[in-house]
Amino acid sequence: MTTAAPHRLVIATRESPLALWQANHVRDRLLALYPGMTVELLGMTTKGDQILDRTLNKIGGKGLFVKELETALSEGRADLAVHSMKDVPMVLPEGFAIGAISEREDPFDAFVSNRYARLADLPEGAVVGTSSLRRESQLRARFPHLTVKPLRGNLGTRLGKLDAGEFDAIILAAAGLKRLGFADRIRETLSAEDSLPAPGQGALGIEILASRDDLKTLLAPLNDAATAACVIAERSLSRRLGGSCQVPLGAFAQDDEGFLRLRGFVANPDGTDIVYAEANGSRAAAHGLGLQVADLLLTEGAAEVLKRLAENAAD
Ligand SMILES: NCc1[nH]cc(CCC(=O)O)c1CC(=O)O
Repeated sequence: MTTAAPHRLVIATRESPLALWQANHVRDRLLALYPGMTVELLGMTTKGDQILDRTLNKIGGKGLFVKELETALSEGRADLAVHSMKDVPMVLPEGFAIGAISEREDPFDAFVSNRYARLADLPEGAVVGTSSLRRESQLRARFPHLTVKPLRGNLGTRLGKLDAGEFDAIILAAAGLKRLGFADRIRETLSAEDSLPAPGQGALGIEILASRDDLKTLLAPLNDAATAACVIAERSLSRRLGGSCQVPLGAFAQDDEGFLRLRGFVANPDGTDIVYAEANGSRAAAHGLGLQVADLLLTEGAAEVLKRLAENAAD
């Protein structure tokens, strides 16, 4: 069955400033490609946005930010949902698909501080804000003299808490800061060695109903082949290891003219038993590359780390 391209599209989006920026960005790109089209935003508040008092990791994780948007898709109230790929669960519910992954913004973590120019400059006992187990475990492994404290809320809230003096420094995704015009707050971009990024960090994904062949065709020009291959490799690694917010895990691929280098790590939240692995492969073999690096991690110690994390979670 061939379906004509729709003249009007609705994008479901969360209402945080970053989510709105991302949805508007996709709308602008669609309008540039299809000038006659009408593209509207449907703003929604998700459970993940409402619950700010407990650590997200314990109450259901990433899925809380996308579920309401998926409901809007299945009920026909929206055609597309724009997500940070970092927030998309490793396994999509039946009937949903990622229609396109657009070109990646800066994928690295950023060091933000009003007092210190570099992460390595922080003195003994300095307080660093982050609620990401991935960032925390790497900080504790490399800089055990620092104190890590939880930090939640949207980007503006987090910067506000830093400016109010609650922290000596905070770690945020560079992509979010750049998109919202806060690039000047970045004191240091952390290298992959200092803070290996999360699977999908910096990449936008457009989710659709898997049945919407019309949308797949329409979105194809927004897909960036290099970014998509990197994100596929990163997510396949994470999925193999049961990746969720409860596991301190990083996965980061870089594409050099069709050739991927994928690095991954797993650790305990306190930074002990940190295991790194990496491998190279072609863009076309991205999925298998993710499995390969996951298996290297498992044989080099990640299996024990994950087993212990699962036992502690069950307590
Ligand atoms: N965890 C929330 C989240 N999801 C996506 C981004 C930033 C944008 C991106 O990575 O694409 C952020 C903020 C952060 O981690 O600092």
